[in-house]
Amino acid sequence: MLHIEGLSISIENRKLVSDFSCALSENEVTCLIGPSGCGKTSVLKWLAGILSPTLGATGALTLDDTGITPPHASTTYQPQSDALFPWLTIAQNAALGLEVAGIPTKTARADVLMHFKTFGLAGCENLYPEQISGGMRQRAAFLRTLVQNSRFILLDEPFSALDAVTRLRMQAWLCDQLAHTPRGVLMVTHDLHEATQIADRILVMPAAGGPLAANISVTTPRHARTETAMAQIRTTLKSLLLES
Ligand SMILES: Nc1ncnc2c1ncn2[C@@H]1O[C@H](COP(=O)(O)OP(=O)(O)OP(=O)(O)O)[C@@H](O)[C@H]1O
Repeated sequence: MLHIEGLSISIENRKLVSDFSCALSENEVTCLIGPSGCGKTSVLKWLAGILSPTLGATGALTLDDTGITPPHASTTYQPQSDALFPWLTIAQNAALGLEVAGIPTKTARADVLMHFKTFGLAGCENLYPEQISGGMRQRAAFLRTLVQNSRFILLDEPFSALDAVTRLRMQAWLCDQLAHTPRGVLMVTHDLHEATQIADRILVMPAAGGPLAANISVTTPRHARTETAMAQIRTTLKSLLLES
């Protein structure tokens, strides 16, 4: 279990995030939603240890009751864009996280190549990012993130650049991947439909600092999340977002 306690982030004299606390469970997808600019990405960046030093941040992070300081090997951050390097092949891009973690290039490449078929990337090993579709690039970015085997992954709007159909396919694909290799996921999204389809828990951030506006457990099994079944929770979330 990863606990964030009393996280506050300020920009000069303005509080962006204040008193943000939550617990992330392994095997649970937690979606973080909130109005634009409320600090969702900044929370993820703090957890990843890459928040700009020009922003002041205070707060405690504990992993299984032991205090830790970000960046920590238990978390991997996937930024908003797919962030693949255009001059590297898909295999080289996918292996990059392992190589940065100190795994020799040959071993890292062999590790990622094993997963190309499962990730729907067979045949793309030696292609460059511009030669494959947006959905494939996103899967390559997920491969780079997931092979790092960290207990928690931090996803910043991973599907925002995709068209509607690819987005739905990728959401289903991610749920399948997580069913096979469960991780704790904290995912920022603007899309209420996406949050209610994917999440086990939804955290709603307020517009102007302060504790979470809501922490909602989504108990409907994923296969039973029809429009009708999820209508009530979507209405609640819409009201919370409009209020904030
Ligand atoms: N390094 C920085 N220096 C100054 N201001 C920053 C910095 N990083 C973020 N901000 C400001 O902090 C605010 C919150 O940014 P953040 O990206 O965390 O919000 P968000 O909720 O993820 O936004 P969105 O939903 O629009 O992606 C924004 O107004 C942004 O301009």
